[in-house]
Amino acid sequence: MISVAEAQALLLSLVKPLDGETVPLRQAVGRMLMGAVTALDPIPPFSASAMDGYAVARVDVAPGDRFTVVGESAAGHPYAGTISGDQAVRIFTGATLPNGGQRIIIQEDVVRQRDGLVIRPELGDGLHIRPAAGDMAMGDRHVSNDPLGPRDIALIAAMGHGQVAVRRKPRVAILMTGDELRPPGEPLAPGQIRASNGYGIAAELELAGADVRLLPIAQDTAESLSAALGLIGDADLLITIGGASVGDHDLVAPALTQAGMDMAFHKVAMRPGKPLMAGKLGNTAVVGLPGNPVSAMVCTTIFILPMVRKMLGQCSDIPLETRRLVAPLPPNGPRQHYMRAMLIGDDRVEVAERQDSSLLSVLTQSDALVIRPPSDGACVLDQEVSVMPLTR
Ligand SMILES: Nc1nc2c(c(=O)[nH]1)N[C@H]1C(S)=C(S)[C@@H](COP(=O)(O)OP(=O)(O)OC[C@H]3O[C@@H](n4cnc5c(N)ncnc54)[C@H](O)[C@@H]3O)O[C@H]1N2
Ligand code: MOO
Repeated sequence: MISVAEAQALLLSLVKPLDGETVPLRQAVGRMLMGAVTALDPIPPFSASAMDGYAVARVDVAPGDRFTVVGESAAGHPYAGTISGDQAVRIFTGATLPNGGQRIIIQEDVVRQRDGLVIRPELGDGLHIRPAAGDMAMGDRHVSNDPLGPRDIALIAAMGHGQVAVRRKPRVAILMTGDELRPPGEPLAPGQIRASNGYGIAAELELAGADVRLLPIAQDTAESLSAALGLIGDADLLITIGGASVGDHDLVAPALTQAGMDMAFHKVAMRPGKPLMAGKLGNTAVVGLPGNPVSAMVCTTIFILPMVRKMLGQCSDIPLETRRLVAPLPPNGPRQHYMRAMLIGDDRVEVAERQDSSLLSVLTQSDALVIRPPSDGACVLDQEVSVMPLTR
C-alpha cells in the first residue's frame, strides 16, 4: 500500500495541462485564459466628457465668464469642428471632447442664455474629462490565473474581443458499477440502492470546470464492464466507482487491466478510500474509486480535483489550516484518516461522532476534514490538528 502523498504525486503525473480552444465571449465565464488578452484599441478610444454640460477651450474659467455655444457633441455623435476662445459646445456624458476642448463645465454651474451661457458663482474646479486611454492603452494586456469572472468578461469585452482563447475543458467520463444500483428517480426493487456517487462527483467536477458524462451504470460482470469501457471515447479522465475492493464481485481492476490499463497503483494507506486505484488506458487517465459514498466523494476532493485543476492549468495545491480540537480523539490506526468535521468560529474544529464511510448525511453536514497522520497518538482537548476545509 502506498501513502497518500505518493498517490497524489502519481495521480498528478497521469495528466497534463490541456490545449486551448477559442470560444465566444458569452461562453467564457468560468473558463481559464490561455494567455494574455491585449486591448485592440485605447480605452476609452477618445477623450470624453464625464458629465453633462459644456466643453470650453480653456482651463481658466471664472464666475461671470461668457461663452457662445457653437454646436453639440452627444455620445456616438461627435462635434465635427474645433473650438477656441470663448466658444463652447453643448456636451453629454460619454460624448467625444471636441477638438480644442480643455474642460467641461457641468450644466449646474451655468446660466443658459439664447446662444450662450454665463458661468455661475458656484463653479467647481473639476475638468470632468476622461482622457483617451485613461483606462487602458492599445496593446495593454490582461492576464488571469483564475477562472474568468464577470469583471474579467466586462474588461475583455471593453478590450474589443468577441471571442477568447481558453483552456479546453477536461472531458471526464464517470462509470458507476454495481448490480444493486438504480438511478435516482426510479423505484427500488429488493436489494437495490440509489446510485448517488456519480451525481455528486459529476457536480463537483463540473463546478471545477470539467465537461462530465455519466455513462450507463455497469453490472458486476466482466462483459458489462468491458462494454462500458468501450464508451469512454476521447475522455481525458475516466472515473470508475465501486467494485474496487477484494470481494468476488469486485471486478473493476481486472476489467481495466483486461482493457489494457497500465496500473500505477491499487490501494492507498488512507481512510476512507483504501481500495483506490489508478493508471492510464491509452490517452485516458483512470481513477478507480471505492464505492462507499463518503470514500468516493472524499477521494474526489483529495485526488481528482487537483488533477482537473492541473489539466486546466491551475494551481493544484490543496489549502490546509491548523485548528484546535473541541474534544479529545483516540489514537489513529495505520492509515491516514480524513475525519468528517465541522469548523467552529475562527480557530476550532469539531470531529463528527459517526465516521462510517457510508454516511452521506454526515459528510453533507461537515465543512471540513481533519487529517490524522498514520499511527497518530491520541489527541487532547485544544490540540492543534491539520484541517482541509470543504467548499460547498
Ligand atoms: N474483506 C474486505 N472487505 C472490504 C475491504 C477490505 O479491505 N477487505 N475494504 C472495504 C473498503 S475500505 C471499502 S471503501 C469498500 C469499497 O469497496 P468497493 O469499491 O468494492 O465498493 P462496492 O463494494 O462496490 O461498494 C461499497 C458500497 O458502496 C455502495 N455503492 C457503490 N457504488 C455506489 C454508487 N455509485 N452510489 C452509491 N453507493 C454506491 C455499494 O452498494 C456498497 O454498499 O470495501 C470494503 N470491503
Ligand atoms: O474507503 Mo473504505 O471507506 O476505507 O471503508
